[in-house]
Amino acid sequence: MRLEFTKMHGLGNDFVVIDLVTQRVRLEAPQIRQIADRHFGVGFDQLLIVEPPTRPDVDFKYRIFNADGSEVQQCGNGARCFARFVRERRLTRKNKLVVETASGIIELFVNANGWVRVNMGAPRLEPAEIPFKADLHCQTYDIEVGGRTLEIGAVSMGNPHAVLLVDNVETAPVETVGPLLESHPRFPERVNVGFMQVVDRQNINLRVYERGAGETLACGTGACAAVVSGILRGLLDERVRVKLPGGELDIRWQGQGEPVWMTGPTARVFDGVLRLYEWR
Ligand SMILES: N[C@H](CCC[C@H](N)C(=O)O)C(=O)O
Repeated sequence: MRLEFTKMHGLGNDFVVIDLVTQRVRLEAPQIRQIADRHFGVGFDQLLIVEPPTRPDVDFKYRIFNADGSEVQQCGNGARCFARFVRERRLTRKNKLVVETASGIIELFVNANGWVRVNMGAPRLEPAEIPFKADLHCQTYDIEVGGRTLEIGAVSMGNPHAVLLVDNVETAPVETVGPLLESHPRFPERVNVGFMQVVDRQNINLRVYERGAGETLACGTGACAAVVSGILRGLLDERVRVKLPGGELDIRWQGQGEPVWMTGPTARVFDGVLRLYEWR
């Protein structure tokens, strides 16, 4: 079976993007993991699938799978690449796209300079919506991790995020605390873990240990969640430049009930053809 794909990235958070509007294939988790493998496959942090809309008021359906094969609700960097992909694949000529994801509708706006601005929707803060086991919603929560009590913010951008404050992202315990928190029992669907260094009220440095992918060079929903948590803690203004290892994102949030806006670049690396032969 022959499958065309495009390799893209958003600030080094890399994707295989597949058009299932004009192609037909059924990919199961083992095959997704194989394609994700950076030795036995193509290699990606997430697989992005473009499907036809299921509603008349939507342009496309957008599905996301992590490298471990798990399907997830949202991917911010992927949304920007999605917008560029569907236009360059000539599936649409629109500059404004309304896209259906597993966590709701997002709106994508392609700017004249090629950057993409995304309405990521309003953050969800109630523990049950994240989901996170806590009796009530708080700005921060104490959580036992590896024998230590850590203070986290908990935010959903459609996908779950824990946000920790650190003095310096360079020395943050990403490799140790990241995996422990990712699979912490208080996060029944696991969680993405952000390590945020507040530089000033308009600038943060951020590293993210992603659920189902490990540390990535950038995480769009993680940047959104970090800014929301920082604003709720009274540390940030409503417009923040987020510096990640792979580059910078512009994140804006005007407060409770308002959407989070993310603006950033995309990159198209190569087009390829997958022939699904033998799998490990
Ligand atoms: N690992 C995430 C999905 C990808 C998010 C990230 N790549 C982004 O840009 O938002 C999760 O399991 O919820």
